[in-house]
Amino acid sequence: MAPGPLASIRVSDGKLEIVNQLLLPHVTEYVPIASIQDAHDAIKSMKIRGAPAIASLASLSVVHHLSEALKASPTPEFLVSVDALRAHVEPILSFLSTARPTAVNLSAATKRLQNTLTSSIAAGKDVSAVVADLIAEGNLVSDEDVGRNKEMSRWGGEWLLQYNSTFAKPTVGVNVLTVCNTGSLATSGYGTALGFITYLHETKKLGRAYFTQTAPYHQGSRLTALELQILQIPSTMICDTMVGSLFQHHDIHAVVVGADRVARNGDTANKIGTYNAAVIATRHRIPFIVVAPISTVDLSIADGSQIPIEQRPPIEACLVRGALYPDQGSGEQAVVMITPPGLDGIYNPSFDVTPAELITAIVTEKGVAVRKDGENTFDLSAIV
Ligand SMILES: CSC[C@H]1O[C@H](OP(=O)(O)O)[C@H](O)[C@@H]1O
Repeated sequence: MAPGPLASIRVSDGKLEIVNQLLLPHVTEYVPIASIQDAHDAIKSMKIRGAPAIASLASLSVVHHLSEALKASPTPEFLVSVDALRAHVEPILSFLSTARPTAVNLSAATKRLQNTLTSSIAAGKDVSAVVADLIAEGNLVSDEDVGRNKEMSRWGGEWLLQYNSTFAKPTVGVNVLTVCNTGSLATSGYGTALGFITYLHETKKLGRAYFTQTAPYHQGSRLTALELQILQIPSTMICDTMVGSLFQHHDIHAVVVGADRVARNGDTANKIGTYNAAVIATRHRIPFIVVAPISTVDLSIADGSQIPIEQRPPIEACLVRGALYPDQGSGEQAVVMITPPGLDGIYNPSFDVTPAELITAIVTEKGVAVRKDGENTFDLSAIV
């Protein structure tokens, strides 16, 4: 039997832990998240990353913080009245929402908890009931993720098989390219775009999954490679610069990516390099599909020009992380500088925006929105 997928977040016996994604794939180390500050730091430093996973961790860190407070003796000051609780929790939610700016899931999760706080207090509940509501809502943010990932994967997979009827023939395996990592590690389980690929594999429709290395953090070569290996899904890694060559020389039937924020018109922010892949896919008439939960759709912004794009520290683009000769038994971790020291002028945006006109379909847990021929935007109303 194939080993189970890696969990990005673990909760057991009141302990909250994450797998340190900076050390994967060679070292699987779970680190404790014992405070709100730990959660913020882990998200900011990308020990945990992936839009749904950071939303889950932020919510669970609030759950953990409140659960610990309930057990504490003496009772913390902020549990003595609903006003004290509000004054304590609101800054925590604001602080968590600032850890990374582009993935709207994070602020959607903290807003959800803020709404719970506001409505429970408005309903006249006492402190322990308000805390119970916050704990329930925080757990729900994480718990509901796996189910919706399976839903969107099924919607998207079935849509692709209908999009081109030859894909559904038993003899044809669908070859799909993806970017970055959108699997179990980026979510609470199963994944978004990688969930879509997993669905095709489970239903025996997948030929091969191709994935880009996804420099500079290497979510592809470090994380997607590992997840596909664990899931025993036939796969091939390519360098980010090889997308055009892949399309020229291999039969690729679709490009499937996740998202960090989808604007009202369908413009989509995703990992840097996604836009390049979309441009080349359009040239080759390959369908380009975005798979993301409803919490990634930001109806408050009209188009992609309003999406805040995170600039990562320049040094991160100068470093490669890995292990020294892991196949020769050395597990020693290394962080290697690949640029001359003191290099000036490094451009390191974490995301780019793919205009809606290059996207064929956007999939959420509610269904598939297809861009109409000749139109440059999406009507997302049926899938949010
Ligand atoms: C389902 S994950 C969405 C998203 O998160 C990744 O970004 P990062 O690794 O920087 O957190 C990437 O853009 C994925 O598509």
